[in-house]
Amino acid sequence: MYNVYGVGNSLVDIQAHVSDDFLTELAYPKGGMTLVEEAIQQKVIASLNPDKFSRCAGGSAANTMMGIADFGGKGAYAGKTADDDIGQFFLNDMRNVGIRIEVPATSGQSGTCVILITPDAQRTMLTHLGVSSELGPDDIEESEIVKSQYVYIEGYLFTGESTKAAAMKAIELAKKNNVKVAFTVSDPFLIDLFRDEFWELIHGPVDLLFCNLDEARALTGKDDPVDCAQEIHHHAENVAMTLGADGSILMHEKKVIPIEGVPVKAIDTTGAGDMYAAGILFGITNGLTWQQSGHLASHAAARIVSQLGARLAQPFTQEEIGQLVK
Ligand SMILES: Nc1ncnc2c1ncn2[C@@H]1O[C@H](COP(=O)(O)OP(=O)(O)OP(=O)(O)O)[C@@H](O)[C@H]1O
Ligand SMILES: O=C(O)C[C@@H](O)[C@H](O)C(=O)CO
Repeated sequence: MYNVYGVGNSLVDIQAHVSDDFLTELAYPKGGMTLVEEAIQQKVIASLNPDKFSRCAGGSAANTMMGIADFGGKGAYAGKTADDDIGQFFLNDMRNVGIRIEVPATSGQSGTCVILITPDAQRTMLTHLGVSSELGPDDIEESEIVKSQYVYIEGYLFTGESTKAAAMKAIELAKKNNVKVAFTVSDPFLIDLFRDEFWELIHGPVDLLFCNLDEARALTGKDDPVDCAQEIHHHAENVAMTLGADGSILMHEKKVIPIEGVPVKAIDTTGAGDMYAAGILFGITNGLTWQQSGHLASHAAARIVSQLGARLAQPFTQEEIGQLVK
């Protein structure tokens, strides 16, 4: 019934274009995600013109689920929101495209992510998790997982004990019910913190690993992209390793499947990896080959990069999808 059951931090993105100088002054790692208090977000927002901001539902796994729905797929999602306007905005966005999300809202503040986009289209994220960090194992529904072909877990969930326990519960229930597990490493900083746990997952329950080149290098200690992908593929049945504008590499049945990047004018890279994962997951759960899925993923990710925000302003039509996977 579902292509994918996703688990992630439910966040709403607050985005603004900023200069390199502005970012340098703030001194957060460019291109990365830093967990911050809400007061820090407010300080950053206050130092920018409010007209510059736009709001868009976000969260890594949530973006991927949304992408799957945009392609015409079906999904359910577990992530925690508060009973506030931001939480309602997030839930409406997901439910409007048919994603099932029934985790009870709680009191407190929904999570937000201030995304600063520099002229090179790179995004730097300052995340206040709010109540998204309260997602726990009890929020994971076996009755929905059994209806899914894949469970998709974002690595960001490992930053909190409760969300990590939720991720592990979803993985355990997937394995118990013969549902495949896809995992995205999310950010290189997580590898420093959770290297052994991530390798245990890759070696064990993970059927499909998503990572970018920095993450693959941090995981393997190797440099060459194909060497990195091969090393991970020794442990994981399938690997999808992204290479920014240069495309990606898929590993399946000991084969290296190179996927070309799609040249576009990059506006904002927020959500590129998330949309790429949506293309792969939609493809392989709809009987497409890995090559076809990669092609679809590459086009979808390129479209996200050529616009502002992590959700497609102009989703693909079924005709366009048909053309892309011919
Ligand atoms: N400048 C670009 N032009 C075209 N496609 C791009 C560009 N940047 C990224 N992509 C597409 O998006 C995919 C994912 O990009 P990338 O390797 O940067 O992943 P990521 O670091 O996980 O992305 P992010 O965390 O910013 O969402 C690439 O494999 C490619 O298909
Ligand atoms: O990684 C990105 O580029 C974007 C998302 O994964 C991110 O989690 C987000 O949208 C924050 O809400």
